[in-house]
Amino acid sequence: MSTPHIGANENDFAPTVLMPGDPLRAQYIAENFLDDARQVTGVRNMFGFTGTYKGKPVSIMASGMGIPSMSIYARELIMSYDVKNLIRIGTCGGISTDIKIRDVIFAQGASTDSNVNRSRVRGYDFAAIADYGLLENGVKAARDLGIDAKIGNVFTTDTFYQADASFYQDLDKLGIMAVDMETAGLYGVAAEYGAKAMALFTVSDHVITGEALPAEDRQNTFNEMVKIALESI
Ligand SMILES: O=P(O)(O)O[C@H]1O[C@H](CO)[C@@H](O)[C@H]1O
Ligand SMILES: O=c1cc[nH]c(=O)[nH]1
Repeated sequence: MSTPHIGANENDFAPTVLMPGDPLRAQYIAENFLDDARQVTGVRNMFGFTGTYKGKPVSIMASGMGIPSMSIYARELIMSYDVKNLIRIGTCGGISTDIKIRDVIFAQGASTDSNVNRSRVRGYDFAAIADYGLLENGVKAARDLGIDAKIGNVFTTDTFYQADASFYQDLDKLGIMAVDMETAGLYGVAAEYGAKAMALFTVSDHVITGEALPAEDRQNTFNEMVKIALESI
């Protein structure tokens, strides 16, 4: 059995899949956090792995960048591999002045400049929100690990390089904490196909101040978020 974009066999995926954007991060997590990890797909080098964490089965599957890529993988995981819980573990750009590099953010909701969710509700707005149970478990795991995570609205954009950076000031005024490129699409797909989804991020840069995480700090900071996600399962 396979789909156009996933070459795994039936039952190769665990009910919970963690989804970083980057396939090499998926491999890194499988190699460094899971027991008995095995690669289950590698179509287009979009790697997926399944193993266990503290005895519980879990999969890691990359999403690629942007809503279209995430939506393809999320839909195929839900509809063809019976995945129930999709947890995005990504990087994001901080917007709010309260948000600092290295912070961990939970996307309670995701606004977007994409039309995908409106197209799901005949042109009206759709509130793209995290599954409350996954969010609660994630926040609890962060607190248990002593990590002061922020929780709120993020903005999922189709445009990494905004032509007019003052747009971020408008988002800041609306209390939007950070920008990414997949979450609103993931929440829409999960709602459409009856799965649960939640996203958390490490702040890798700040789109207003221009501050960025030094390359040597990236892996350690990313590890905190992975630990939160795995402990929350
Ligand atoms: O680190 P990932 O999960 O890829 O997330 C962020 O990084 C990419 C842009 O550099 C986009 O995919 C954005 O959402
Ligand atoms: O989507 C993203 C992720 C990190 N930083 C950004 O500016 N945008």
